[in-house]
Amino acid sequence: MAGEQQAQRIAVPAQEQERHALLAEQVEEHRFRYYVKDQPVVSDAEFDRLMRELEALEERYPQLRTPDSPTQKVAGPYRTEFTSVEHRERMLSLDNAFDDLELAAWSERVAKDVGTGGYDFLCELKVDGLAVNLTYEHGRLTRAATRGDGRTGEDITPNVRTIAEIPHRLKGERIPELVEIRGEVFFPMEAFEGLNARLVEAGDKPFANPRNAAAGSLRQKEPKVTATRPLHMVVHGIGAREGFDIDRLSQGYELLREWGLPTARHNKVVDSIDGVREFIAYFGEHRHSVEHEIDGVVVKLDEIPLQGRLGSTSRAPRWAIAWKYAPEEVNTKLVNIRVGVGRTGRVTPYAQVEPVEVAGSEVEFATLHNQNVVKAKGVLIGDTVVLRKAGDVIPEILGPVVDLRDGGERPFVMPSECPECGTALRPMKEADIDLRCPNARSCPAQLRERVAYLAGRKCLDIDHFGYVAAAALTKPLEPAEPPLLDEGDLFGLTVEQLLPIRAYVLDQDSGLPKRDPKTGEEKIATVFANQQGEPKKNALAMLEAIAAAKAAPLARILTGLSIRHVGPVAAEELARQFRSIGRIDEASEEELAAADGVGPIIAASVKEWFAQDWHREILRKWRESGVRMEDEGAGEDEGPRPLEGLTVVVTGTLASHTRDGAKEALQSRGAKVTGSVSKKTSFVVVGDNPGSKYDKAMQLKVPVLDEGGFAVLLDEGPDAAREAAVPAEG
Ligand SMILES: NC(=O)c1ccc[n+]([C@@H]2O[C@H](COP(=O)([O-])OP(=O)(O)OC[C@H]3O[C@@H](n4cnc5c(N)ncnc54)[C@H](O)[C@@H]3O)[C@@H](O)[C@H]2O)c1
Ligand SMILES: [Zn+2]
Repeated sequence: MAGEQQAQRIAVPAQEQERHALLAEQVEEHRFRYYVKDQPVVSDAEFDRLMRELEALEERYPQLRTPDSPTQKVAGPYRTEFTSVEHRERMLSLDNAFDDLELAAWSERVAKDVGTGGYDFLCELKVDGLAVNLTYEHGRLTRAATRGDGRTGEDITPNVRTIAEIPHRLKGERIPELVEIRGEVFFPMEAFEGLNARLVEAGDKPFANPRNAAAGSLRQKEPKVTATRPLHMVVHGIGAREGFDIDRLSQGYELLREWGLPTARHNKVVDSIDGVREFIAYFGEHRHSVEHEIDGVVVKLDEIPLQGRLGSTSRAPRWAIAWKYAPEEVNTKLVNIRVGVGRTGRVTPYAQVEPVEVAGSEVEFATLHNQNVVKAKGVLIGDTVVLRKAGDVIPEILGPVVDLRDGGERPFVMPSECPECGTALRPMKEADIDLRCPNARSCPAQLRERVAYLAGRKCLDIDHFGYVAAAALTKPLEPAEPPLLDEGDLFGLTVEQLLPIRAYVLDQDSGLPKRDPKTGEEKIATVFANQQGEPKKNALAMLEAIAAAKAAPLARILTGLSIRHVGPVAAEELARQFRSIGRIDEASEEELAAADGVGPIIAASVKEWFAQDWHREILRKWRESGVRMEDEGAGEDEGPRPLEGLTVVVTGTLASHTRDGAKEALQSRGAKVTGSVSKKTSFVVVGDNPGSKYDKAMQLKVPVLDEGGFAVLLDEGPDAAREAAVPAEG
């Protein structure tokens, strides 16, 4: 208080006063665009920054904190085309905490007013939608309204009635005379792209993100339109009520659930602020496993009498606080839509945006999947767009901010020729949406991607051989002729070939040259030699690693061939069952298709691959360089396969074998080893701490072998093992 009085005496410098007025005006303008037009032009994070700056100014100069400052109001009031209705009890906003200090400060303020301990916190997820107030009188939904300025909202009753989850009539016992239910209406992320696609198709404006789609869909003049939108609601509060009493909000929610209202599933009552921290941390980690999008956590005092004692400011209750997670959405400019060519020739558009920081990293590119997706999103080159980066997922463009268009934007046109080799693009099959560059062998983009993949983790895992090396070896600036015209010469690379190479330093995400942050120039490097023209250490290590990769297991070699549909899993099956490249080549399509985990699509694709001369040439060169291309036991006559036809599951820890060792021992005798127990399982081998697979085996009456039984199976075969099985069959 003393501080405040002192602050009061500081006159507000003219500049600060102007800044305050400007911020207040901007905040009002953004609120109008957000709450009335459902078309905000800045991100929530940007809006929150403006609010914070306003609050900070008012903290310094309390005389600026007048009742009509935006910091003192929920929003509005706005005149809209909806009838306005008064809420029986005010609908407030929430104060925010952006870090642990602010959370602690809130809990200390609470403690100061109502004491420490002896009360509980109710933790709820913060859904990002729009708030509604549902009035039920004698169990009937008589009115639904938006929040508005907190006292007066818009009457949207017919629209809300179209939301399937919201009961028109409460069911169950002890239905009160009156209750106001507060909740959030939201639009599911999965349905968002489809909605924008339909809007664009019909010539209407697309929405920038799902929250605006929720608000825009609900605030339709025609409730019929609202009815076509997949809106949902989750309850997060109780307003005025008559005819029932509750001591705790959590208890109130129980009642609401019994009455048929869509209450939240993840609420949790905890008895300390540390419990709150745990809840916040947990959902920070599991943000994307919740059935709807969340942007934070709302912490409330659970005890209703204590809520009353703490009361509210003109804008927000003192008994609650909203913890905001780091924003996943930012606004940025869509600078260009480029196309990239993948390993299998697939040509995909991707967005290049003005670099922005989101979810802890700088983003410059976002996926757009294919030309239909670009159209469906309704984005134009030059648009301000909402970019979303959810956790580790590749960034995506949600939608355009249509209100910021100035007419200079242009639609994306899918090129008809490969951007890297000029070959005419076409779909490989009639029904394909994707276009491909058919120049598989020497399209520099495809070759670079294939070589990088071949050297990468899923295949040969060659140290010091990354994307930059792949680019340098396949399309250097110098010499004119690249050392690799295809992957055939990989194992024959020499240090003499590496030394003269100068190449662009490419960025893996975009396939574009990286730029020097200072000069902005494209980076070019002598990739493998130092200034004296001697080989760099890394280059020598890379050559050594290439030589070592000659002994790679067959499955990795197979994966590295980039045969369509043959990823690491299919390659593993092929390797296990055929054991050498030669045998795979010799096998008929039917034989391949009949193999476990292979099937007709992969079989056809393998045959197609082997039918290309340049592919066979790769194999010939590799063989000549000493690449093994077969697994142990391939050349020998097959030994007896006493366990042929059996399917075995291994679970728990065995003393005699590692998990892989046990698998190998079974497979070399002809058994199939799988990961889950079913009626078809012949045996379950059980070590220590077996877990649920053991229970499943018992339940399905599958014979279970312990360590001793396992030895019997390996040495004496299935009949003897069945005798030794734990629950004898039947
Ligand atoms: N981008 C823009 O131009 C713009 C403009 C205005 C507001 N906004 C955004 O809107 C928000 C501010 O508006 P606000 O006043 O609604 O504040 P708020 O979103 O920070 O918090 C209050 C609201 O949270 C909602 N909520 C969700 N889950 C809840 C729960 N479990 N319990 C209680 N309430 C819950 C309620 O609707 C409540 O009204 C901010 O995120 C702000 O960035 C953005
Ligand atoms: Zn090409």
